[in-house]
Amino acid sequence: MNDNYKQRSSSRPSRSSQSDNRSSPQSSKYRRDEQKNIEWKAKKPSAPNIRMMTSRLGVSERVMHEQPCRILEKCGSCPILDFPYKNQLLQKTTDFKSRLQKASAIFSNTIVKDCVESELRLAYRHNVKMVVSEHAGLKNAKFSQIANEKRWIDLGMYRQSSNEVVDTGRCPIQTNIMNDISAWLRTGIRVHNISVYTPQQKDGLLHCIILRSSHYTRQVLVTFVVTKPALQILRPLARDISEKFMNIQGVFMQVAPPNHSDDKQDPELKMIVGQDLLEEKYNDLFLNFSAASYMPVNSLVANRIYNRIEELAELTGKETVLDLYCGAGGISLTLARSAKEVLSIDSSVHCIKDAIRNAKRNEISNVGFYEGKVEEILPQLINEKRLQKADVVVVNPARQGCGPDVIEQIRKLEPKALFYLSSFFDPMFNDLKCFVDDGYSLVFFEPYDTLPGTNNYEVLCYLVKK
Ligand SMILES: C[S@@+](CC[C@H](N)C(=O)[O-])C[C@H]1O[C@@H](n2cnc3c(N)ncnc32)[C@H](O)[C@@H]1O
Repeated sequence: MNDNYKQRSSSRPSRSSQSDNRSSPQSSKYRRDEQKNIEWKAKKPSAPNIRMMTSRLGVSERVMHEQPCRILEKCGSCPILDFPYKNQLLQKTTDFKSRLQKASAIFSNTIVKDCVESELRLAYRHNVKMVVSEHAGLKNAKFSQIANEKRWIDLGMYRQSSNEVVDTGRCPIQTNIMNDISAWLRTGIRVHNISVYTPQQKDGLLHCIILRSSHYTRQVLVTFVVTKPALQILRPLARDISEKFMNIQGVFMQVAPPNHSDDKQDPELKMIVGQDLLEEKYNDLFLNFSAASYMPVNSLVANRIYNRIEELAELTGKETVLDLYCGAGGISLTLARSAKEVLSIDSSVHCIKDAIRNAKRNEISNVGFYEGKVEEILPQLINEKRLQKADVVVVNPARQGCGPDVIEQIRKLEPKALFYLSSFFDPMFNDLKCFVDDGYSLVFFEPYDTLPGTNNYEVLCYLVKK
Protein backbone atom coordinates (compact mmCIF):
# COMPACT_ATOMS: atom_id res chain seq x y z
CA MET A 1 0.00 0.00 0.00
CA ASN A 2 2.83 2.30 0.87
CA ASP A 3 4.50 1.48 -2.42
CA ASN A 4 1.36 2.25 -4.33
CA TYR A 5 1.02 5.47 -2.51
CA LYS A 6 4.62 6.33 -3.27
CA GLN A 7 4.16 5.50 -6.91
CA ARG A 8 1.11 7.69 -7.20
CA SER A 9 2.65 10.56 -5.37
CA SER A 10 5.84 10.39 -7.39
CA SER A 11 3.92 10.58 -10.67
CA ARG A 12 2.59 13.99 -9.67
CA PRO A 13 4.47 17.02 -8.57
CA SER A 14 4.41 17.26 -4.80
CA ARG A 15 2.45 19.99 -3.12
CA SER A 16 5.62 21.71 -2.00
CA SER A 17 7.25 21.57 -5.42
CA GLN A 18 4.14 23.06 -6.95
CA SER A 19 4.08 25.85 -4.47
CA ASP A 20 7.75 26.47 -5.21
CA ASN A 21 6.82 26.90 -8.84
CA ARG A 22 4.07 29.24 -7.91
CA SER A 23 6.35 31.44 -5.94
CA SER A 24 8.72 31.86 -8.85
CA PRO A 25 7.63 34.81 -10.95
CA GLN A 26 9.59 33.46 -13.92
CA SER A 27 7.79 30.15 -14.09
CA SER A 28 4.35 31.48 -13.30
CA LYS A 29 1.81 32.57 -15.89
CA TYR A 30 0.67 35.17 -13.40
CA ARG A 31 2.22 38.56 -13.27
CA ARG A 32 1.91 41.53 -11.01
CA ASP A 33 3.10 44.92 -11.97
CA GLU A 34 2.82 46.94 -8.81
CA GLN A 35 4.07 50.17 -10.35
CA LYS A 36 1.37 50.13 -12.97
CA ASN A 37 -1.04 48.87 -10.33
CA ILE A 38 -2.21 45.96 -12.43
CA GLU A 39 -4.12 43.31 -10.57
CA TRP A 40 -3.07 39.71 -10.48
CA LYS A 41 -4.38 38.25 -13.65
CA ALA A 42 -4.44 34.84 -15.26
CA LYS A 43 -3.77 35.01 -18.98
CA LYS A 44 -4.06 31.45 -20.19
CA PRO A 45 -3.64 29.29 -17.13
CA SER A 46 -1.54 26.36 -18.25
CA ALA A 47 -1.66 24.86 -14.75
CA PRO A 48 -5.34 24.06 -14.32
CA ASN A 49 -5.12 23.71 -10.59
CA ILE A 50 -3.91 27.22 -9.89
CA ARG A 51 -6.53 29.91 -10.00
CA MET A 52 -6.29 33.61 -9.53
CA MET A 53 -8.74 35.15 -7.15
CA THR A 54 -9.41 38.70 -6.18
CA SER A 55 -11.42 38.90 -3.03
CA ARG A 56 -14.02 41.55 -2.42
CA LEU A 57 -11.49 43.25 -0.22
CA GLY A 58 -9.32 43.71 -3.26
CA VAL A 59 -6.77 41.18 -2.01
CA SER A 60 -5.61 38.86 -4.73
CA GLU A 61 -3.96 35.55 -4.32
CA ARG A 62 -3.18 32.53 -6.35
CA VAL A 63 -4.71 29.44 -4.91
CA MET A 64 -3.89 25.82 -5.45
CA HIS A 65 -7.11 23.99 -5.64
CA GLU A 66 -8.30 20.54 -6.37
CA GLN A 67 -10.74 21.63 -9.01
CA PRO A 68 -13.89 21.10 -6.98
CA CYS A 69 -15.78 22.28 -10.05
CA ARG A 70 -14.77 22.24 -13.70
CA ILE A 71 -17.11 25.04 -14.69
CA LEU A 72 -16.51 27.31 -11.74
CA GLU A 73 -15.93 30.48 -13.76
CA LYS A 74 -18.38 29.68 -16.54
CA CYS A 75 -21.26 29.10 -14.12
CA GLY A 76 -20.38 31.86 -11.68
CA SER A 77 -22.75 30.69 -8.92
CA CYS A 78 -19.92 29.70 -6.58
CA PRO A 79 -17.23 32.35 -7.10
CA ILE A 80 -15.23 31.41 -3.98
CA LEU A 81 -15.62 27.62 -4.06
CA ASP A 82 -11.90 27.07 -4.41
CA PHE A 83 -10.84 29.63 -1.81
CA PRO A 84 -9.35 27.92 1.21
CA TYR A 85 -12.34 27.46 3.52
CA LYS A 86 -10.97 29.66 6.31
CA ASN A 87 -10.69 32.50 3.75
CA GLN A 88 -14.28 31.96 2.64
CA LEU A 89 -15.45 32.31 6.23
CA LEU A 90 -13.25 35.34 6.81
CA GLN A 91 -14.55 36.99 3.67
CA LYS A 92 -18.17 36.50 4.78
CA THR A 93 -17.50 37.92 8.24
CA THR A 94 -15.71 40.93 6.74
CA ASP A 95 -18.41 41.43 4.14
CA PHE A 96 -21.07 41.54 6.85
CA LYS A 97 -19.05 43.97 8.97
CA SER A 98 -18.70 46.36 6.05
CA ARG A 99 -22.42 46.12 5.25
CA LEU A 100 -23.19 46.96 8.88
CA GLN A 101 -20.87 49.93 8.80
CA LYS A 102 -22.54 51.28 5.69
CA ALA A 103 -26.05 50.63 7.03
CA SER A 104 -26.07 52.80 10.15
CA ALA A 105 -23.98 54.15 12.99
CA ILE A 106 -26.41 52.32 15.35
CA PHE A 107 -24.60 49.08 14.51
CA SER A 108 -21.05 50.39 14.83
CA ASN A 109 -20.35 48.99 18.31
CA THR A 110 -22.16 45.68 17.97
CA ILE A 111 -20.08 42.54 18.09
CA VAL A 112 -19.93 40.52 14.88
CA LYS A 113 -18.89 36.95 15.64
CA ASP A 114 -16.86 34.85 13.22
CA CYS A 115 -18.89 33.22 10.47
CA VAL A 116 -19.91 29.74 11.67
CA GLU A 117 -18.76 27.03 9.29
CA SER A 118 -20.88 24.50 7.46
CA GLU A 119 -19.97 20.93 8.42
CA LEU A 120 -20.02 20.09 4.72
CA ARG A 121 -18.21 22.32 2.24
CA LEU A 122 -19.41 20.26 -0.72
CA ALA A 123 -22.56 18.20 -1.29
CA TYR A 124 -24.41 20.28 1.29
CA ARG A 125 -27.18 21.67 -0.86
CA HIS A 126 -30.50 19.89 -0.33
CA ASN A 127 -32.74 22.10 -2.33
CA VAL A 128 -32.22 23.37 -5.87
CA LYS A 129 -34.15 24.78 -8.79
CA MET A 130 -32.51 24.02 -12.13
CA VAL A 131 -33.33 25.61 -15.45
CA VAL A 132 -33.95 23.25 -18.39
CA SER A 133 -32.84 24.25 -21.84
CA GLU A 134 -32.03 22.44 -25.05
CA HIS A 135 -29.87 22.84 -28.07
CA ALA A 136 -29.35 20.85 -31.23
CA GLY A 137 -26.90 17.92 -31.04
CA LEU A 138 -23.28 18.52 -31.96
CA LYS A 139 -22.54 18.76 -35.64
CA ASN A 140 -19.87 16.13 -35.33
CA ALA A 141 -21.39 13.27 -37.32
CA LYS A 142 -20.04 10.47 -35.15
CA PHE A 143 -21.34 12.10 -32.01
CA SER A 144 -24.81 12.72 -33.37
CA GLN A 145 -25.01 9.06 -34.36
CA ILE A 146 -24.30 8.09 -30.78
CA ALA A 147 -26.71 10.66 -29.43
CA ASN A 148 -29.27 9.36 -31.89
CA GLU A 149 -31.39 12.48 -31.64
CA LYS A 150 -30.46 16.01 -32.55
CA ARG A 151 -31.51 17.25 -29.11
CA TRP A 152 -29.22 17.96 -26.22
CA ILE A 153 -30.73 18.77 -22.83
CA ASP A 154 -28.97 21.17 -20.47
CA LEU A 155 -29.87 21.27 -16.81
CA GLY A 156 -28.31 23.95 -14.72
CA MET A 157 -28.21 27.62 -13.82
CA TYR A 158 -28.34 30.90 -15.66
CA ARG A 159 -24.85 32.24 -16.20
CA GLN A 160 -24.50 35.35 -14.01
CA SER A 161 -26.39 38.33 -15.51
CA SER A 162 -27.37 36.48 -18.68
CA ASN A 163 -30.08 34.30 -20.17
CA GLU A 164 -27.63 31.59 -21.12
CA VAL A 165 -28.12 28.31 -19.27
CA VAL A 166 -24.92 26.68 -18.07
CA ASP A 167 -25.23 22.92 -17.68
CA THR A 168 -23.92 22.28 -14.18
CA GLY A 169 -23.10 18.61 -14.80
CA ARG A 170 -22.31 16.95 -11.47
CA CYS A 171 -22.57 20.05 -9.33
CA PRO A 172 -20.19 19.65 -6.38
CA ILE A 173 -22.34 21.59 -3.93
CA GLN A 174 -25.42 19.44 -4.55
CA THR A 175 -25.96 16.07 -2.92
CA ASN A 176 -24.89 12.98 -4.87
CA ILE A 177 -28.41 11.69 -5.23
CA MET A 178 -29.51 15.00 -6.74
CA ASN A 179 -26.65 14.80 -9.23
CA ASP A 180 -27.55 11.20 -10.13
CA ILE A 181 -31.15 12.19 -10.74
CA SER A 182 -30.25 15.22 -12.85
CA ALA A 183 -27.88 13.08 -14.94
CA TRP A 184 -30.70 10.59 -15.59
CA LEU A 185 -33.13 13.40 -16.41
CA ARG A 186 -30.94 14.83 -19.17
CA THR A 187 -31.52 11.63 -21.10
CA GLY A 188 -34.99 10.89 -19.70
CA ILE A 189 -36.46 14.18 -20.95
CA ARG A 190 -35.20 13.41 -24.44
CA VAL A 191 -36.21 9.76 -24.44
CA HIS A 192 -39.73 10.65 -23.27
CA ASN A 193 -39.86 13.36 -25.90
CA ILE A 194 -40.81 16.14 -23.46
CA SER A 195 -40.68 19.52 -25.13
CA VAL A 196 -38.49 22.14 -23.47
CA TYR A 197 -39.42 25.81 -23.29
CA THR A 198 -37.36 28.05 -25.56
CA PRO A 199 -37.39 31.79 -24.77
CA GLN A 200 -36.75 32.71 -28.44
CA GLN A 201 -39.88 30.95 -29.70
CA LYS A 202 -41.77 31.40 -26.42
CA ASP A 203 -42.91 27.85 -26.88
CA GLY A 204 -42.39 24.47 -25.19
CA LEU A 205 -43.43 22.81 -21.93
CA LEU A 206 -40.75 22.12 -19.35
CA HIS A 207 -38.66 25.03 -18.07
CA CYS A 208 -37.42 24.14 -14.58
CA ILE A 209 -36.89 21.16 -12.31
CA ILE A 210 -36.87 21.47 -8.53
CA LEU A 211 -35.09 18.81 -6.52
CA ARG A 212 -35.10 18.59 -2.74
CA SER A 213 -33.42 15.84 -0.78
CA SER A 214 -33.07 14.85 2.85
CA HIS A 215 -29.65 14.64 4.46
CA TYR A 216 -30.87 12.06 6.95
CA THR A 217 -33.05 9.69 4.89
CA ARG A 218 -31.73 10.58 1.40
CA GLN A 219 -35.35 10.80 0.27
CA VAL A 220 -36.03 13.04 -2.75
CA LEU A 221 -38.95 15.03 -4.12
CA VAL A 222 -38.93 16.06 -7.79
CA THR A 223 -41.05 18.88 -9.26
CA PHE A 224 -41.39 19.57 -12.98
CA VAL A 225 -42.20 23.24 -13.56
CA VAL A 226 -44.13 23.57 -16.81
CA THR A 227 -45.82 26.30 -18.86
CA LYS A 228 -49.22 24.56 -18.99
CA PRO A 229 -50.93 21.56 -17.37
CA ALA A 230 -49.50 18.34 -18.83
CA LEU A 231 -50.07 15.48 -16.41
CA GLN A 232 -50.54 12.90 -19.16
CA ILE A 233 -47.35 13.94 -20.93
CA LEU A 234 -45.26 13.96 -17.75
CA ARG A 235 -46.63 10.73 -16.22
CA PRO A 236 -44.44 8.21 -18.15
CA LEU A 237 -41.30 10.22 -17.33
CA ALA A 238 -42.35 10.52 -13.67
CA ARG A 239 -43.04 6.76 -13.42
CA ASP A 240 -39.81 5.89 -15.13
CA ILE A 241 -37.65 8.03 -12.85
CA SER A 242 -39.36 6.96 -9.64
CA GLU A 243 -38.88 3.31 -10.61
CA LYS A 244 -35.23 3.96 -11.36
CA PHE A 245 -34.48 5.78 -8.08
CA MET A 246 -35.89 4.27 -4.91
CA ASN A 247 -35.03 7.47 -3.05
CA ILE A 248 -37.70 9.37 -4.97
CA GLN A 249 -40.75 9.71 -2.76
CA GLY A 250 -42.88 11.75 -5.11
CA VAL A 251 -42.90 13.52 -8.47
CA PHE A 252 -44.95 16.70 -8.93
CA MET A 253 -46.05 19.16 -11.58
CA GLN A 254 -46.13 22.91 -11.02
CA VAL A 255 -47.63 25.18 -13.66
CA ALA A 256 -45.86 28.55 -13.71
CA PRO A 257 -44.78 30.98 -16.40
CA PRO A 258 -41.06 30.95 -17.25
CA ASN A 259 -39.06 33.52 -15.23
CA HIS A 260 -41.79 33.66 -12.60
CA SER A 261 -40.80 35.02 -9.25
CA ASP A 262 -40.07 32.48 -6.53
CA ASP A 263 -41.51 34.92 -4.01
CA LYS A 264 -45.00 33.79 -4.94
CA GLN A 265 -46.47 32.13 -1.90
CA ASP A 266 -47.82 28.63 -1.93
CA PRO A 267 -47.25 27.27 -5.40
CA GLU A 268 -49.99 24.93 -6.66
CA LEU A 269 -48.48 21.48 -7.09
CA LYS A 270 -50.14 18.39 -8.56
CA MET A 271 -48.78 15.02 -7.56
CA ILE A 272 -47.97 12.82 -10.56
CA VAL A 273 -46.70 9.74 -8.71
CA GLY A 274 -45.70 8.74 -5.18
CA GLN A 275 -46.30 10.59 -1.94
CA ASP A 276 -45.71 14.09 -0.66
CA LEU A 277 -43.27 13.44 2.11
CA LEU A 278 -39.60 13.87 2.73
CA GLU A 279 -38.25 13.22 6.20
CA GLU A 280 -35.29 15.06 7.69
CA LYS A 281 -33.84 14.77 11.18
CA TYR A 282 -32.51 17.67 13.27
CA ASN A 283 -30.93 16.30 16.46
CA ASP A 284 -33.68 13.97 17.70
CA LEU A 285 -36.46 15.90 15.95
CA PHE A 286 -38.06 14.41 12.84
CA LEU A 287 -39.12 17.08 10.35
CA ASN A 288 -41.27 16.32 7.33
CA PHE A 289 -41.31 18.67 4.35
CA SER A 290 -43.77 18.53 1.49
CA ALA A 291 -42.81 19.58 -2.03
CA ALA A 292 -44.49 23.00 -1.78
CA SER A 293 -43.39 24.16 1.66
CA TYR A 294 -40.30 26.11 2.65
CA MET A 295 -37.27 23.91 3.29
CA PRO A 296 -33.83 25.18 4.41
CA VAL A 297 -31.19 24.86 1.73
CA ASN A 298 -28.53 23.46 4.06
CA SER A 299 -30.08 21.23 6.72
CA LEU A 300 -26.92 20.86 8.79
CA VAL A 301 -26.41 24.61 9.13
CA ALA A 302 -30.11 25.18 9.83
CA ASN A 303 -29.85 22.59 12.60
CA ARG A 304 -26.88 24.48 14.07
CA ILE A 305 -28.79 27.76 14.04
CA TYR A 306 -31.80 26.19 15.79
CA ASN A 307 -29.48 24.74 18.45
CA ARG A 308 -27.85 28.12 18.93
CA ILE A 309 -31.20 29.88 19.41
CA GLU A 310 -32.18 27.22 21.95
CA GLU A 311 -28.89 27.67 23.80
CA LEU A 312 -29.17 31.48 23.93
CA ALA A 313 -32.87 31.51 24.86
CA GLU A 314 -32.10 29.67 28.14
CA LEU A 315 -35.67 28.45 28.48
CA THR A 316 -36.77 27.04 31.82
CA GLY A 317 -40.16 25.59 30.92
CA LYS A 318 -42.15 28.66 32.03
CA GLU A 319 -41.84 30.82 28.94
CA THR A 320 -44.14 31.76 26.10
CA VAL A 321 -42.31 31.80 22.79
CA LEU A 322 -43.49 33.38 19.56
CA ASP A 323 -42.05 32.01 16.28
CA LEU A 324 -42.91 34.32 13.38
CA TYR A 325 -42.55 33.06 9.79
CA CYS A 326 -42.21 29.56 11.21
CA GLY A 327 -42.05 27.50 7.97
CA ALA A 328 -42.49 23.78 8.68
CA GLY A 329 -41.93 24.43 12.39
CA GLY A 330 -38.25 23.56 12.88
CA ILE A 331 -37.49 26.42 15.31
CA SER A 332 -40.88 26.17 17.08
CA LEU A 333 -40.49 22.46 17.79
CA THR A 334 -36.86 22.81 18.85
CA LEU A 335 -37.84 25.42 21.46
CA ALA A 336 -41.16 23.82 22.47
CA ARG A 337 -39.53 21.08 24.51
CA SER A 338 -38.06 23.58 26.96
CA ALA A 339 -40.81 26.24 26.92
CA LYS A 340 -44.29 26.42 28.42
CA GLU A 341 -45.88 27.10 25.03
CA VAL A 342 -44.98 28.23 21.54
CA LEU A 343 -47.20 30.18 19.14
CA SER A 344 -46.15 30.13 15.53
CA ILE A 345 -47.39 31.90 12.40
CA ASP A 346 -46.75 31.33 8.69
CA SER A 347 -48.74 32.44 5.65
CA SER A 348 -48.16 29.20 3.73
CA VAL A 349 -50.86 26.56 4.08
CA HIS A 350 -48.31 23.90 3.10
CA CYS A 351 -45.87 25.00 5.80
CA ILE A 352 -48.57 25.01 8.47
CA LYS A 353 -49.80 21.54 7.42
CA ASP A 354 -46.23 20.26 7.62
CA ALA A 355 -45.68 21.99 10.96
CA ILE A 356 -48.80 20.39 12.48
CA ARG A 357 -47.78 17.01 11.09
CA ASN A 358 -44.28 17.54 12.54
CA ALA A 359 -45.65 18.37 15.98
CA LYS A 360 -47.65 15.09 15.94
CA ARG A 361 -44.72 13.11 14.58
CA ASN A 362 -42.61 14.28 17.53
CA GLU A 363 -45.43 14.08 20.09
CA ILE A 364 -45.14 17.77 20.93
CA SER A 365 -48.41 19.30 22.05
CA ASN A 366 -47.57 22.75 23.42
CA VAL A 367 -47.31 24.52 20.03
CA GLY A 368 -50.13 26.38 18.31
CA PHE A 369 -49.63 26.89 14.58
CA TYR A 370 -51.58 29.70 12.88
CA GLU A 371 -51.91 30.03 9.13
CA GLY A 372 -51.99 33.57 7.73
CA LYS A 373 -49.91 36.69 7.31
CA VAL A 374 -48.08 37.74 10.45
CA GLU A 375 -49.29 41.31 9.94
CA GLU A 376 -52.91 40.05 10.15
CA ILE A 377 -52.74 37.12 12.59
CA LEU A 378 -50.50 38.68 15.24
CA PRO A 379 -52.82 41.70 15.94
CA GLN A 380 -55.77 39.27 16.06
CA LEU A 381 -54.07 37.07 18.65
CA ILE A 382 -53.24 40.13 20.72
CA ASN A 383 -56.71 41.72 20.42
CA GLU A 384 -58.41 38.45 21.30
CA LYS A 385 -56.11 38.21 24.33
CA ARG A 386 -54.86 34.83 23.14
CA LEU A 387 -51.40 36.35 23.41
CA GLN A 388 -50.58 39.12 25.88
CA LYS A 389 -46.95 38.51 26.67
CA ALA A 390 -44.09 36.68 25.03
CA ASP A 391 -40.78 36.00 26.71
CA VAL A 392 -38.89 35.13 23.54
CA VAL A 393 -39.66 36.10 19.94
CA VAL A 394 -37.99 34.54 16.90
CA VAL A 395 -38.32 36.36 13.57
CA ASN A 396 -37.16 34.66 10.35
CA PRO A 397 -38.97 36.56 7.59
CA ALA A 398 -38.88 36.23 3.82
CA ARG A 399 -37.12 38.70 1.51
CA GLN A 400 -39.15 41.77 2.51
CA GLY A 401 -38.44 41.61 6.25
CA CYS A 402 -41.24 42.15 8.78
CA GLY A 403 -41.74 45.94 8.70
CA PRO A 404 -42.71 48.53 11.34
CA ASP A 405 -46.33 47.37 11.83
CA VAL A 406 -45.30 43.86 12.86
CA ILE A 407 -42.53 45.29 15.05
CA GLU A 408 -45.12 47.53 16.75
CA GLN A 409 -47.17 44.40 17.60
CA ILE A 410 -44.10 42.55 18.89
CA ARG A 411 -43.25 45.53 21.11
CA LYS A 412 -46.65 45.19 22.86
CA LEU A 413 -45.65 41.67 23.97
CA GLU A 414 -42.53 42.99 25.76
CA PRO A 415 -40.24 40.06 24.96
CA LYS A 416 -37.03 39.91 26.98
CA ALA A 417 -35.09 38.28 24.15
CA LEU A 418 -35.42 38.54 20.39
CA PHE A 419 -33.77 36.51 17.63
CA TYR A 420 -33.76 37.85 14.10
CA LEU A 421 -32.53 35.47 11.40
CA SER A 422 -32.17 36.49 7.76
CA SER A 423 -30.06 36.49 4.63
CA PHE A 424 -31.71 39.68 3.30
CA PHE A 425 -29.62 42.31 4.99
CA ASP A 426 -31.16 45.64 3.98
CA PRO A 427 -34.67 44.80 5.26
CA MET A 428 -33.05 43.20 8.30
CA PHE A 429 -31.15 46.41 9.12
CA ASN A 430 -34.32 48.49 8.75
CA ASP A 431 -36.22 46.18 11.09
CA LEU A 432 -33.38 46.10 13.61
CA LYS A 433 -33.27 49.92 13.70
CA CYS A 434 -36.96 49.86 14.73
CA PHE A 435 -36.24 47.33 17.48
CA VAL A 436 -33.36 49.49 18.76
CA ASP A 437 -35.67 52.55 18.75
CA ASP A 438 -38.14 50.47 20.78
CA GLY A 439 -35.57 49.91 23.55
CA TYR A 440 -33.76 46.73 22.51
CA SER A 441 -30.01 46.41 22.51
CA LEU A 442 -28.10 44.39 19.98
CA VAL A 443 -26.02 41.78 21.76
CA PHE A 444 -24.27 40.34 18.70
CA PHE A 445 -24.54 39.29 15.09
CA GLU A 446 -23.51 35.77 14.11
CA PRO A 447 -23.12 34.92 10.42
CA TYR A 448 -23.66 31.30 9.34
CA ASP A 449 -22.18 29.82 6.18
CA THR A 450 -25.37 28.41 4.70
CA LEU A 451 -23.95 28.25 1.17
CA PRO A 452 -20.19 27.52 1.12
CA GLY A 453 -18.44 28.50 -2.08
CA THR A 454 -20.99 31.21 -2.87
CA ASN A 455 -21.12 34.78 -1.60
CA ASN A 456 -24.31 34.04 0.36
CA TYR A 457 -24.75 33.48 4.08
CA GLU A 458 -27.34 33.94 6.79
CA VAL A 459 -27.06 36.05 9.94
CA LEU A 460 -28.54 35.54 13.39
CA CYS A 461 -28.98 38.69 15.45
CA TYR A 462 -29.55 38.42 19.20
CA LEU A 463 -31.29 41.32 20.95
CA VAL A 464 -32.35 41.84 24.55
CA LYS A 465 -34.64 44.34 26.26
CA LYS A 466 -32.59 47.17 27.81
C1 LIG B 1 -37.12 32.04 5.68
S1 LIG B 1 -38.63 31.17 5.74
C2 LIG B 1 -38.73 30.75 7.42
C3 LIG B 1 -38.35 29.36 7.69
C4 LIG B 1 -38.45 28.80 9.07
N1 LIG B 1 -38.21 29.72 10.13
C5 LIG B 1 -37.49 27.64 9.14
O1 LIG B 1 -36.54 27.70 9.92
O2 LIG B 1 -37.67 26.68 8.40
C6 LIG B 1 -39.79 32.43 5.61
C7 LIG B 1 -41.21 31.97 5.79
O3 LIG B 1 -42.04 33.13 5.79
C8 LIG B 1 -43.30 32.77 5.26
N2 LIG B 1 -43.93 34.07 4.94
C9 LIG B 1 -43.66 34.93 3.94
N3 LIG B 1 -44.39 36.04 4.06
C10 LIG B 1 -45.14 35.91 5.17
C11 LIG B 1 -46.08 36.74 5.85
N4 LIG B 1 -46.40 37.94 5.38
N5 LIG B 1 -46.63 36.28 6.98
C12 LIG B 1 -46.32 35.04 7.45
N6 LIG B 1 -45.45 34.23 6.86
C13 LIG B 1 -44.85 34.65 5.74
C14 LIG B 1 -42.98 31.82 4.15
O4 LIG B 1 -44.06 30.97 3.89
C15 LIG B 1 -41.76 31.08 4.70
O5 LIG B 1 -42.17 29.86 5.28
